[in-house]
Amino acid sequence: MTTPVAQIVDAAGYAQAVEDVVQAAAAYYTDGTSPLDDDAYDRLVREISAWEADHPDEVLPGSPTGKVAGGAVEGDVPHTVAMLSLDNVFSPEQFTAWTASLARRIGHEAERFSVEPKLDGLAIAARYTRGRLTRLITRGDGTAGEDVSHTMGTIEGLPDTLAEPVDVEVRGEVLMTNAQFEHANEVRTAHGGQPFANPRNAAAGTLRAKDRAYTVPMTFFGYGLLPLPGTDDALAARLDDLAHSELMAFAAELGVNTTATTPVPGITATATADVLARVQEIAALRAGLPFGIDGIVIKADHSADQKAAGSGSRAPRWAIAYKLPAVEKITRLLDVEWNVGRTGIIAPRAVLEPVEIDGSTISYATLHNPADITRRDLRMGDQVMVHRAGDVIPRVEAPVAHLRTGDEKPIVFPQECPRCGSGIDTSQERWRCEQGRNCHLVASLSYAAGRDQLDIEGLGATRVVQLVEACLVTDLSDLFTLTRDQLLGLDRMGETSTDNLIAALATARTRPLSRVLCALGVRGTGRSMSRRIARYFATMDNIRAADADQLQRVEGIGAEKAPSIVAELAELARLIDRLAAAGVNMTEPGATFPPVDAAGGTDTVTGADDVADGTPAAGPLAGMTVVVTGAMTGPLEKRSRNQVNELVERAGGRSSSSVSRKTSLVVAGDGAGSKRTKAEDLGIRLATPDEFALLVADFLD
Ligand SMILES: NC(=O)c1ccc[n+]([C@@H]2O[C@H](COP(=O)([O-])OP(=O)(O)OC[C@H]3O[C@@H](n4cnc5c(N)ncnc54)[C@H](O)[C@@H]3O)[C@@H](O)[C@H]2O)c1
Ligand SMILES: [Zn+2]
Repeated sequence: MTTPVAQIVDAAGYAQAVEDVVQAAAAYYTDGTSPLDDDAYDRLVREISAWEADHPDEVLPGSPTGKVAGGAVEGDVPHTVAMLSLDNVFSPEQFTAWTASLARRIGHEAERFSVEPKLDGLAIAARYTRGRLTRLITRGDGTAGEDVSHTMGTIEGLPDTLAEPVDVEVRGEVLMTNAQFEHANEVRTAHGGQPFANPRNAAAGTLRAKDRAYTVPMTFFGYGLLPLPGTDDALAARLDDLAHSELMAFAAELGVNTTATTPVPGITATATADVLARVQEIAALRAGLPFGIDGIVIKADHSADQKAAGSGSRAPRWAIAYKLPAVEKITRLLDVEWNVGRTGIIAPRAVLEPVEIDGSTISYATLHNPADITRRDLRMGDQVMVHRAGDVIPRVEAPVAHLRTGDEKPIVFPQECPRCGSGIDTSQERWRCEQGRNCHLVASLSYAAGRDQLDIEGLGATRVVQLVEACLVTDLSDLFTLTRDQLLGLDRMGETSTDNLIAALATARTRPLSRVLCALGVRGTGRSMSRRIARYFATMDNIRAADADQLQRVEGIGAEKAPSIVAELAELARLIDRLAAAGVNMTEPGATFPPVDAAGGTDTVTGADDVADGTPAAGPLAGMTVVVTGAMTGPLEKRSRNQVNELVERAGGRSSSSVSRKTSLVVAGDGAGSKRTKAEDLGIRLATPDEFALLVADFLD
């Protein structure tokens, strides 16, 4: 989680760590509200163990090490046989070492192993009397657990009646499948409750909650079957003798879910290599399982081997958990982005405080759809449980609601399509832009018609939608072949508007190449970059003929951007041809190629910066870097910042947005602020908008 796990350096730090772990474990096992994710918890426990190993005389009695559930929980219903935890291994080497130590302990190699998934839920003991389910007990501290019989009837796989009227105790894991978890949080938040952070917490909280106004289903898988005091002798002897795999088969016959009935059923294997192969198989299937697993449990299968190995106070010696890397971490939800897909689906995506899960840094996670956000009661700034298994796209499991500070804010849903500005169809769970597959077209046409691109007056978003919906325009070039009759046929399109639009389109046809290029919307070629490219290459043909190396001669285009621009232009080849055929200008006024530098020579790859930039030799601002700031007045009043920058470049200068020692001139209008101060500090020449207008008078259009 985001709070780092402290390194224990002294006795006080050790005592604090013990307290933190015991508190976390108590919360974890009782209602599933630990402030730590498992990884953070396990690291803290390892720190404690390491410190205790170095300071054996200072081990606190309350230490969690060596105890079931960290000693943090207890119960009042005694277990007939202790319900233990498991020791862990993390690698094939550690596993092989464990089998060797087991062999030493029992005097020979274990006869056979059973290999089964380690289900990520809570241990439970289910007592059956004459085949009827009578009592459910949690693991507790291992010697006694808590009665949770109130959940009988809500746990799938744990029938009320067995196929035979026997007295037995079935042990296994209660968990929530992913689907049950989604459902549980939905029901819970609908009842005004806070969502659970993950399926395991949800199972813990649900198992122990009494007197709830609602019930939510859970699932059981058994991994143990033992006699009870009332069991008849023959059956007791038989259960005592059966191998683990045989017990599982018997439990299944009785009608109970077992590890043998999961999608990754337990198997038996003799050779270590076979065991490890199965471990890999199960690990590979993990991401696709309908419930969480956190490892693989390997047990000596034969009862004689188990007896020979015996048990410690915390864990049996005949079984081991091969732990898989944690797939969940707690981190913060920083923002929600709304992305529009190819078909117009508007999908939310979580922006996260970067967190490392299983070796990858995760900064984004899917949020499926808006209803999903509401269902999970997610809020901006929430600590969230993020899940990432294998190559599957990371997902936000749920908020960690008990970590809320009160500063969390509601997540704001978009009111209009974030790409094209049209309305949103919210009738389905997955929101969709009303333009559907046309969304992209509407957005790109609106962009192309914008003030800094082709500046087509009278072609606002509504009109674009109208043209697209009437199928008159299927790409940018269609705009330039629109006829008067076609336009007159549209709603709310009178003679005047039609003539104005036709005239605006005629003007748009004559715009400089830089604007045409910008209108194409190639990634990485915004207004000023388009200008630089157009000035450098002078014609569209030259741009299209350029390879990535040549493109990199334009200032600001690096090795990364260049190939993607080349590729996108190639994709747009047909459109560009059609635009040219429709009479759209494809040259940059005043520019020549190859560009001529200030000294009159032609550009070379190693040319000076201002040459590579494509700055023309001529003009009052030749060789100058100009920053424009503040409000423009006088002859420049009506111009956008971009238009003034264009003017700078037409007049031979280079426009820049920040003042530095390299700046030659700062045009400072009213309210110029910090850029003006900085120019003064650096002793850079200043001009008012009026003075500047005089300087570039020949280039005002
Ligand atoms: N986040 C927290 O604050 C927090 C607190 C306490 C514990 N924990 C987590 O719990 C772990 C330790 O807890 P633990 O001792 O309850 O469990 P464990 O994960 O170490 O393993 C023992 C348990 O595995 C379960 N299990 C699942 N499949 C099984 C199978 N096929 N056969 C036998 N047993 C199977 C049983 O319930 C058994 O009691 C820690 O490593 C930590 O990750 C987290
Ligand atoms: Zn849209």
